[in-house]
Amino acid sequence: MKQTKILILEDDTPFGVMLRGWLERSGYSAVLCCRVADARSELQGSTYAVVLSDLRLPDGDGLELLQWMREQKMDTPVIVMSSYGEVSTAVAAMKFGAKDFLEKPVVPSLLKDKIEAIISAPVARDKPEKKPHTESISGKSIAAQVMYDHILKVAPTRMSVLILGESGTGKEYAARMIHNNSPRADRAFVAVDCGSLSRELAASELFGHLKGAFTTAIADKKGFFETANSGTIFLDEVGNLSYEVQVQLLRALQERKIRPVGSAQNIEIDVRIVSATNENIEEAIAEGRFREDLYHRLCEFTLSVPPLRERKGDIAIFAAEFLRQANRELERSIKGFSHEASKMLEDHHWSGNLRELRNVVRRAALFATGDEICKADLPTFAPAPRTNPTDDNYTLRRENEQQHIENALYRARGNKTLAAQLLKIDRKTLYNKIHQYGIKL
Ligand SMILES: Nc1ncnc2c1ncn2[C@@H]1O[C@H](COP(=O)(O)OP(=O)(O)OP(=O)(O)O)[C@@H](O)[C@H]1O
Repeated sequence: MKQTKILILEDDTPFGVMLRGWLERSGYSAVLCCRVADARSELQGSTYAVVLSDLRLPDGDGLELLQWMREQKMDTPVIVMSSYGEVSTAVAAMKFGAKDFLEKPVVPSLLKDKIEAIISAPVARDKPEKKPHTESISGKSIAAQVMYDHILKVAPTRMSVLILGESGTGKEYAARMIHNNSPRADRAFVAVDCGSLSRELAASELFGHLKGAFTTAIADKKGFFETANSGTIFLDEVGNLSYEVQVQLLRALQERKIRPVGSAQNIEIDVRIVSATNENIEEAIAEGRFREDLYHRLCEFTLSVPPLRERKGDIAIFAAEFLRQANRELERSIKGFSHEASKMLEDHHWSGNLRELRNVVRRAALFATGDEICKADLPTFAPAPRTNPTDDNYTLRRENEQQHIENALYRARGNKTLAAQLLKIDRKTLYNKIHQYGIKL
């Protein structure tokens, strides 16, 4: 009989190990993760019947995991384990979709009852495997249209795509869109946060390992590449990979083979690579932090995701969608935004992009007392950062500016809209600067 698989997210290792041992002795199969990032990877790679999650973790909290699972359309039930005094947070967790909560110290018999109640509940447990989420909306601005056009052109090919854009602009959404519009749409989409891979374990996370390959390798483990085989792997924050892992990744891409740590056998892989970064990779190459040969493998096609302030026409569309989501999650029924509030949203600089907008709308939806969000429900926004001509770096930036513009135009193959996006300036400014420096097109 297939064992019920349980994922434990707990950073108190002795307690986590004890819990895992107890679950295994009770006939379940259990995997222990100590960080939210590891739990996300596990949930993307395997199907679990139940997640047992602590609330406070070193890299986030249980609520973030719940929110992420919801965004991914994962309906795996979660039992939150909370200490005395955290009960109010546990209640918040229930609002965020947790199935149940259990106070620590955990009483094994009670835990077993809760797990059994969840497993035997007549919910759709035999549904097909989780699908990549598709609850994505599209902007109507010109910058967004250019991006969608590029996505639809590159999606059906095998080309590797490097997505550039500031944090929170929706790079992961763009990556999923590429996957969903590709012939691999019904295969796995595996998102890897390269920034959270530890230097020691990155190779084993990406390529897998055999039992005994190193002290903590207590069982064989599939890596992300094998999990993504015949689908798409999304390497987020790829600029954060250590130099050693860059070498291994390059080899895997060149040979289309991976070798799990501790194995003498290569495994053939067929994986579409989509990667993303919000750092200036060209600068990283110039400083010797990123391999140029790997960069060229990763960016057969460059896709630029514009910052929200350069797609002002989309602010109202996304704000309305985030309000719809917040109403559903928080069980509210706020109808919209007052004229003044809409204007404030439109004028803000949005350095945190769509993520910041979503958080602002959600918070406002929680606090709003009327049936629409008004100015008082919104935070006091800081003024937009200004370029300071007295700043020492300013002159240097000006000197480099012409070269940056020429590089961007070259990378955008002469497409000025795209070049302007890469430079994070608007098109009109780009035209002025092309004229000012006498750049030949
Ligand atoms: N097309 C979309 N439809 C709906 N929501 C979106 C869309 N794009 C982005 N979002 C929202 O914006 C948030 C940030 O998106 P995403 O995680 O894709 O950004 P990112 O650029 O990958 O961020 P980071 O650089 O920090 O990894 C998401 O959690 C989601 O709420």
